[in-house]
Amino acid sequence: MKEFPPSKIVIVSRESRLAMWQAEHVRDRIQALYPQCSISILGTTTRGDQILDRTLSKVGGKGLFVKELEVAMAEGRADLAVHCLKDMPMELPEGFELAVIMEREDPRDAFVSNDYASLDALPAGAIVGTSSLRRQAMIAARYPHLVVKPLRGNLDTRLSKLDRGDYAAIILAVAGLNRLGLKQRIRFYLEPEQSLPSPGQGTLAIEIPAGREELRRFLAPLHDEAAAVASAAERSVSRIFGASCQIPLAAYATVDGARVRLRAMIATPDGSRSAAAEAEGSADAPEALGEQVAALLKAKDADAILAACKAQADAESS
Ligand SMILES: NCc1[nH]cc(CCC(=O)O)c1CC(=O)O
Repeated sequence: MKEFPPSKIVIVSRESRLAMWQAEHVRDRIQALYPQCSISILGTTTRGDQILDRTLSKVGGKGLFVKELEVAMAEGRADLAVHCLKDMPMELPEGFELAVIMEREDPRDAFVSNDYASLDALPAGAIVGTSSLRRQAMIAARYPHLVVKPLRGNLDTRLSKLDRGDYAAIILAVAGLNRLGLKQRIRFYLEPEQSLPSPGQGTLAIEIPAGREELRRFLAPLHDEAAAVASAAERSVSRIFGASCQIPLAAYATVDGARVRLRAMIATPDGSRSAAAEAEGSADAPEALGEQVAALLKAKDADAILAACKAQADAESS
């Protein structure tokens, strides 16, 4: 058994401004709980950051950003890593676990533009930037007169591409903009009814090496049960559809005491086909609720939508 509470904690982080903000946020939260603890942040550049010009899903998917952080933890150079839950694969590699799901921030998508007030205000042919298939499908379905173009890079890069005129507007997560003090860039908030969020959107999670019970206990005050229940329900839907970057999938749960309402949507990237479903259940069994909503989606022909997704993806990569 290691000492409790630990006298020293190392947080490993990617060096992007958002990742650093998140690491510093967790550092400050831990420091407030344990004033005696010495907490440092170890910066690292991941392979995911180095290959931004290629489609992420083609070079290893969501896990890519995480790997080097896990290596640092496995080698004992760090105790924990902070992640956007949205970017985390459904199954963690053996030897790691998500010990903490933090309180959810704003889960909505944001419309950002210098010239237009909302998606509704964009003229035909206007270029909207997003690399999220979910957002792409939503725009294609609701605004067929707009043109969606890929948008990659960290938040500051994406905003500078907007500012230099490559796009009429871009769609980003509200949470990321808020964290970086960029709230004033938001022209319009897309409500869940307009743009159903991604599983885990707006939620931070803390990953630790599995089996470090003393560390888990140490971090427990940062855990938020309502956020954990919501994300368990949302991620259960993704797990069932084998979520990868290739499938536009939305799942958004709200928790009201002991009740959970889960809404989910699956679509083809071109927005031509989609299925939506929702159900309510007990906060004691969020995964079962996710399975129930996934079954409702399947009853609405989600498997055919999945097959159409795969066909569209194959056509694009060939
Ligand atoms: N895919 C990138 C990503 N992962 C998490 C966030 C935002 C913060 C969050 O949802 O926790 C973003 C940026 C975005 O989607 O605009």
